[in-house]
Amino acid sequence: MTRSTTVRGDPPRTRGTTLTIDGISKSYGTVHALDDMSFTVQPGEIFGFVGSNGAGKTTTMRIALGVLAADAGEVRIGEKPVDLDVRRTVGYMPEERGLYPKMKVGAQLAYLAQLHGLSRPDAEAAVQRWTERLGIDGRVGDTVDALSLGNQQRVQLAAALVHDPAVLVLDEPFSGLDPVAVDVMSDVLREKAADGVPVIFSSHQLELVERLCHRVGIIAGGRMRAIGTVDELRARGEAQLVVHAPQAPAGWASTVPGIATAEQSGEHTLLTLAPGADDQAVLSAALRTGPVHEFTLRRPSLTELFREVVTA
Ligand SMILES: Nc1ncnc2c1ncn2[C@@H]1O[C@H](COP(=O)(O)OP(=O)(O)OP(=O)(O)O)[C@@H](O)[C@H]1O
Repeated sequence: MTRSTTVRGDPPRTRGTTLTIDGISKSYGTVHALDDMSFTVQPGEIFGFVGSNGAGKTTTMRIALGVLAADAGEVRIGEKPVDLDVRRTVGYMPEERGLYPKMKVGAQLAYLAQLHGLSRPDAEAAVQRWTERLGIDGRVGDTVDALSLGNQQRVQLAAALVHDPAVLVLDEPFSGLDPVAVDVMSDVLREKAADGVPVIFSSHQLELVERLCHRVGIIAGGRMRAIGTVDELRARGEAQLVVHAPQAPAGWASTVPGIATAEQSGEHTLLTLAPGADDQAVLSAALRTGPVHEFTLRRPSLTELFREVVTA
């Protein structure tokens, strides 16, 4: 798979388990962090979880892993509610990270793999495989605190992967990574998804989310505000048209039906269409002014949608 490959569209149809978040609510004292949060992550699906600071992403992920109890609702992996046994099948990367700084990388990863039930030889083989895959095999004899933050993050991802988890829950796995490490992390998530693992990760890097995820959930104030594939979300946003009609007089678009706003700048006009507007009628109107060199339908980016959703 090439690095620029996008995996948007339908997730691969492989056998695997489903992560279900079903009506979760959570308050910390008087702070209502989550309010009836529900969504599923299908086998083989990469689900991007986005929202402003304090929106409730980390709280959702902690509850999904079972390290934090919900006030209401349930999390299931497959058909089973998350208990201690089910928790062992999840690979989790916590936002605050969770490595022992003074322990050597290799020993620490082997220890974590054994905690998840692997035999010592299997744990050591998994450590070798994942440290090589993540480009940190030369650092297994170093203590974690001797590594750069980005390399510590690679170790943290290895820790989430060494026990061959059935579900991956990653809290801001890309923050602070250099572009090469972003590519390595992206490729690993794609590979795990291709194996049928449901993958959920939170991020503020929306271009990355747009490129990598099959589906995206935008949360604000502890509620899911929009969910769908990136194309579905973009189709819900306001459509804009860029028209390059060099002979069009000022105000040419003001009498065309279905146009909500028109901004003319030199020979170009940026039009916002009202819902259900007929873009072909706009094209005919533009052609009546003379030649049309560009007529482009533009959907909002995920970043623009995000701003729209969280400020609504
Ligand atoms: N232990 C806690 N005690 C009290 N309030 C908390 C605690 N943890 C989180 N909160 C509050 O719950 C809300 C949701 O926080 P959460 O950490 O889940 O958001 P987030 O979307 O992960 O944010 P960020 O993008 O900044 O990591 C916030 O208002 C936060 O201040």
